[in-house]
Amino acid sequence: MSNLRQEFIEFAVSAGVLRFGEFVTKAGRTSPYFFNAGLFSEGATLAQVARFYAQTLADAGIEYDMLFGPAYKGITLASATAVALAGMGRNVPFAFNRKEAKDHGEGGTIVGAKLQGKVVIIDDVISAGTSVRESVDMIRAAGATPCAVLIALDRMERSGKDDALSELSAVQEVAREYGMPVISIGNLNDLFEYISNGGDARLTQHKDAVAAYRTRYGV
Ligand SMILES: O=P(O)(O)OC[C@H]1O[C@H](OP(=O)(O)OP(=O)(O)O)[C@H](O)[C@@H]1O
Ligand SMILES: O=C(O)c1cc(=O)[nH]c(=O)[nH]1
Repeated sequence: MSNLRQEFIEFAVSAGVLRFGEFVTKAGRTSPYFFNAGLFSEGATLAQVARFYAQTLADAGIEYDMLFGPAYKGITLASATAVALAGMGRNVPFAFNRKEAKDHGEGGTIVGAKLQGKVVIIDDVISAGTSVRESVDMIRAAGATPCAVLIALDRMERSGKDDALSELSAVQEVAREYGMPVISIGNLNDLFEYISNGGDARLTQHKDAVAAYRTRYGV
């Protein structure tokens, strides 16, 4: 695990964003862990997670012109990442959508910079891929090109119902469908390594449950 990935998992745990126990995911699975990006709800933690996004994007070495954050959580994540990138000397425009179209003022559903050029979609997680697919449609409808997806945590789990699991995760399906990279700051392997290394004794008790979940659903 690279330092950045290790530091990210540690940070997400200490911020209370990555938790262990029993949680139900959007797909209805009972998961032994959950990543709730809505809990990056203070200036310092939002600034810190944005630095992780910005550094991961810089390290990926992809060419891009601007950022797009799908409502709602993607809005703060993309905005804060743009601030972090500016702090690293790269000033990029960003935009996001409204979930409901506005029929007065400037109208429409897109807020922020004009969607143009190569656009990186920034979100927290991908579950079924709906948010990314909607983002791709909005970006293309504006005449721009989605070029990558950047998420915080790749859960690395096969999509589909329990009795008909897909070979691929939703992340892999999105990457294949659109022929673009899906980059994550950290993933399930990083998380597992982190709780296994004994550095945080309170988390060791969750190791077996995470291992069993990974065996059942992991890609
Ligand atoms: O891959 P998907 O199946 O789309 O799931 C992932 C999306 O779901 C969550 O947002 P949600 O749609 O709950 O909206 P929110 O950001 O307004 O909470 C999450 O923040 C992603 O955007
Ligand atoms: O699959 C989900 O619903 C999901 C998992 C997770 O860890 N975090 C999240 O926001 N959604």
